[in-house]
Order: sequence, then structure tokens, then C-alpha cells
Amino acid sequence: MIENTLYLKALAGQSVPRPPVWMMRQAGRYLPSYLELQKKYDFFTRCETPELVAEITCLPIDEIGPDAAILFSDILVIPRALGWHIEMKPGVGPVLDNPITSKEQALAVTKADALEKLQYVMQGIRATNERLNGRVPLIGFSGAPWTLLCYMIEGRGSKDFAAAKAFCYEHPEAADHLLSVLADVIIDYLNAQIEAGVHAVQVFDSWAGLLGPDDFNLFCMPHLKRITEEVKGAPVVLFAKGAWYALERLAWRTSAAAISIDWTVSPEYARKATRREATLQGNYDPSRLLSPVPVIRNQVKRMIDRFGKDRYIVNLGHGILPNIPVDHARAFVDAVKSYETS
Ligand SMILES: Cc1c2[nH]c(c1CCC(=O)O)Cc1[nH]c(c(CCC(=O)O)c1C)Cc1[nH]c(c(CCC(=O)O)c1C)Cc1[nH]c(c(C)c1CCC(=O)O)C2
Repeated sequence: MIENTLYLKALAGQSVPRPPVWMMRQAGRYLPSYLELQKKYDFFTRCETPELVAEITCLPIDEIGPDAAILFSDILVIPRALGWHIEMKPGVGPVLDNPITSKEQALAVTKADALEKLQYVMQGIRATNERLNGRVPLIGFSGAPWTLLCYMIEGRGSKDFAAAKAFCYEHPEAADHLLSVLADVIIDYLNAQIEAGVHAVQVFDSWAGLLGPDDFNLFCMPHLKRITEEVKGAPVVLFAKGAWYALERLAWRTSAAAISIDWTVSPEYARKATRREATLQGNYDPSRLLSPVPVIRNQVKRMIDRFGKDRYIVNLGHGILPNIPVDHARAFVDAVKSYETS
């Protein structure tokens, strides 16, 4: 039994006294307690050790108090399970040792034993639920096929992922093969997470907005749609960052329970684009958490007034930044908890 059901109620479209709140990347580098663990263990050791996963996932629950926990892991565990060696370089981000450069390499990718290699995540989920002890629901997640392809071809983070885009435009069949295999793995992976005990899953398509509407239809939409249809037993939330033009499609032509949005669209636009009936999540500008606390409080209140308290999950429009003072993160969450319609 889950004590705090606000997040799950919002996903189910049920009325709530106030909206739930959590923050993307809430278990991360703005927390001094996390930085202590970062010094002791390397990144993928943290991801692969169930006790550390449980401990890190619970840090923000104990210190900040959001209404849901997100499993500590990373989207790049999938390319790792497919055989890529990845290093998380401080100040640089993820670096893959031999990114895909040829059509032949992309066509040779199969799902192989990826799910077996990811079993440590399921162990992490079980350990986390024990530690959470039903206080809040646990969110599982995966990267989306397009965003994972970006890293597998580019080999590292990039402003425009120009090499990944060029590859897809030159070799559309090979790109489609890779995206389809990734979707297969993601479906198995999310279903296994649900079986292990997560209460909802979120699919991060962080680089969707690098594509225009037509290319989004080619490289993102069919796979996101299939994932929402084939992941069973828990609500699926889609976050296609930057793809404001696809809000209507994401809400109504997939089986997603909610759509997460970044801060470049207004609440009014997002509600209108999703015909006012979808559950939306977002969309506070992460940099805005640098504002003075009274400003954060006012902006959160106004944001809830504009979205409405129902069918709404308060969140940031992208991950929390490392330089956010913990007090400001707490003020964001507290502002939602003290929300009253007046
Ligand atoms: C694109 C992406 C990645 N990872 C993720 C995304 C999608 C969300 C987004 O767009 O922000 C998702 C992610 N990564 C991490 C989580 C854990 C749960 C959470 O608190 O949200 C989640 C949900 C831990 C992490 N993943 C990473 C860290 C920081 C490195 C460290 O702690 O040593 C954490 C806490 C490293 C990471 N992982 C990734 C990058 C680009 C980097 C380096 C830059 C950065 O730090 O943001 C890939």
C-alpha cells in the first residue's frame, strides 16, 4: 500500500486537494549528501549497487519531501547492456568508446541478452521499495529510442547531435532498425521494472526537440506510440523535450497517461494543444529555481492556478541544475504542498 497517492491519482485523472510535485533529476548533484556518495563510488557503481540505488533514491524524499521518488539510474544503462563501454567523465558527461559510424554497425545491433544484463536495476527497485516502505510511489524510467540513438551515434553529449541526425538522414533504414531494436529493449525493460515494483514509468526523449515536426513523426512518434501501447500494468509518462508541436499527437495518438512539458510553452497553450483533458507535468524553468524564495513561491502558485490543480503534476521543465541551493528546491516543493485555491 502507498500512503501518498497524489501522483498516482493525478495520473489516473482523479481530483486531488492539491497537485503532486516531484523534480526531474531530484536525486542528483545539487544535494550535498549525494555529492558525498559521488566521491566514494563511480557513477555506474552507484547505478549497479542495489543498496546505493535505494539510498540515493531516498535522499530527496528524506531531505526535500516530494510526492514521488524516481529511481536512481541513468538512461545510458541500455547502451551499456547492448555492449557499449561508457564512461561518465566529470565536467564532460557520458562518453561512449566506439560510437556507431556505419550502416552495417547499426544493422548488426540486436537486443541479445540486454534484459538479463539489466537485472541489477530490478534488484535496485526491490531494495528501494523496501527502504521507501510505501511512503511515496516509485517512478521507473528509460531513455526513448531517439535520445539513446543520439548518444550511440554521436558518442557523447552535443548541442545539436549533428552526426546522429546526419546518419539518420543518410541511412534511414539502418536508423529505423536501430530505433526499433531500442524500442523492443525499452518495452521489455519497462515491463520488467513494473514487475519489480515501480508504480509508473517515464520515457525521456530529451533530444526530441532537435527534430522538426516531420522528422519527429519519422524517428520518434512511432516508437513512443508503440512503447505506450506495449508497456502494461502501470501508467506511462512521455517527456519529449522541445517537441511542443507534437503535444496533441503525444496526448491523443499514444496511450500515454501524461505528457511532461518543458518551460518553452505556456500552461494555456499546453492545455489547449492537449484538448484540456490530458494530464500534464511540468513546466517550471529549472534556472528559475535560482530566483529568491518568495519569487519561487509566487511563481509556483501562479503556475498551478494556470494549469489547474487537477490532471496536473508539478515538476520542472527539465532536470534540476547542480547549482540550485537545496533551500530553493525545498521552497519549490513546499509551495506546492501549501497550495490552496483562493
Ligand atoms: C539525457 C539523460 C541522461 N540521463 C538521464 C537523461 C534524461 C533526462 C535529461 O534530459 O536530463 C536521466 C537520468 N539520469 C539520472 C537520473 C536519476 C534519477 C533522478 O534523480 O532523476 C535520471 C532520470 C542520474 C544522473 N545521470 C548523470 C548524473 C550526474 C553525474 C554524477 O552524478 O556523477 C546523475 C545524477 C550523468 C548524466 N547522464 C546523462 C548525461 C547527459 C549526464 C551528464 C550530465 C549531467 O550530469 O546531467 C544522460
